[in-house]
Amino acid sequence: MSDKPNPALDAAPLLVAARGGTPSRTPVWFMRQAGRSLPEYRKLRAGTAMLDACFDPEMVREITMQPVRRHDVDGAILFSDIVVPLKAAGVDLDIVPGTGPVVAKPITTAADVAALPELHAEQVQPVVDAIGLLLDELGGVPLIGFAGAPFTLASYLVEGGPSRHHERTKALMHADPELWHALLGRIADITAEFLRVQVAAGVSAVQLFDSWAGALSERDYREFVLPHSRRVLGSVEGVPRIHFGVGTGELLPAMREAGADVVGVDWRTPLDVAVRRLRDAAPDLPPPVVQGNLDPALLFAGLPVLEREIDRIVAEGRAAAGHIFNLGHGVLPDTDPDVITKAVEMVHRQR
Ligand SMILES: Cc1c2[nH]c(c1CCC(=O)O)Cc1[nH]c(c(CCC(=O)O)c1C)Cc1[nH]c(c(CCC(=O)O)c1C)Cc1[nH]c(c(C)c1CCC(=O)O)C2
Repeated sequence: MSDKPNPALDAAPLLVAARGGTPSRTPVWFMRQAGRSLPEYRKLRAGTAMLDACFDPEMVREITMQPVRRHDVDGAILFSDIVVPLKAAGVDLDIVPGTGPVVAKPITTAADVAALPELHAEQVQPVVDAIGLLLDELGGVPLIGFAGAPFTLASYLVEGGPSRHHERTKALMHADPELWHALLGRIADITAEFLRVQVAAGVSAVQLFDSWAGALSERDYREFVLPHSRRVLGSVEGVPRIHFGVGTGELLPAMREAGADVVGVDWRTPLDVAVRRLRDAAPDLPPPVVQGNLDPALLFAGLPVLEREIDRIVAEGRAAAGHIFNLGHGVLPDTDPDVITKAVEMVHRQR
């Protein structure tokens, strides 16, 4: 936990909603708000590789702040990437523009798994330094830390890069469950340490991205993934834990069971339906808190459509104990930043 208590954060709408309380306004932030849709981001990043930017505290501070200044969002997401802790630990990988993370030597054998390094806190000191700079600047806006969940990181490590079908990953999972669990255990250690470091440095909430978990059946998710995500989320203390994946309508209760305080929902499942599923699956737990779920493509559909969709989503979100407005996945690179600002205004106009 930070050594700098900040009473302004106690009433921050995002944190109030995350605890299931009644915020002063519907909190809103956008996944991938820090990044390619902003001209000031492109200008700052020109000539600097993505991963170099992630290890430069001053750049991380500036890029994290850009959408906060522009859009009046209720949360800042740390500018980083899910592969940062792997890179920091010594895994040979890069982020290729237009492609995503590419791993030099994909993992296939027990020896590869055994060779996966541990993450030591000092290897992500630039991230800690960036968080320190941000806490000074953000005031009452909560900083959200994040990490990639074991399954999503395993997919990049096993496939060697982005994958549509995750076939090598699923093959390994089913053909050699022992090796699979060993691999996810190692990744979970790295992820848990990365989140621990961010919480110790003072972030107010964390989001665990299991972006590609929606590729799995619920049965496989429960057997091969949930125990590892649960260990990661269970290791986070003192801040709300948001857990998100794409296409996870069938997995929402299981992802909550993994230890989420806030369940992220993509645009395919209406929020009131998501809330009902979560409630029905766990009638003894407190009513669920959700985050989502505007289709990022609808930021291209014109303001009247946008306003109608935002009204609908806010209304459906009232079924939950708390609702953090967000997209159902990240901001698309060609999105007009002024439309994002307008969307934030539209959410804030609602009560
Ligand atoms: C799967 C995943 C990745 N990275 C991330 C995820 C999970 C979220 C999701 O499901 O979208 C998480 C992520 N990546 C980035 C952030 C920063 C904070 C934010 O949300 O604004 C966050 C939270 C910056 C980034 N991460 C990346 C960029 C683009 C790099 C650039 O600007 O050159 C940014 C701003 C690169 C990246 N990194 C990754 C991809 C698929 C890409 C895009 C590749 C491309 O199309 O260029 C892996």
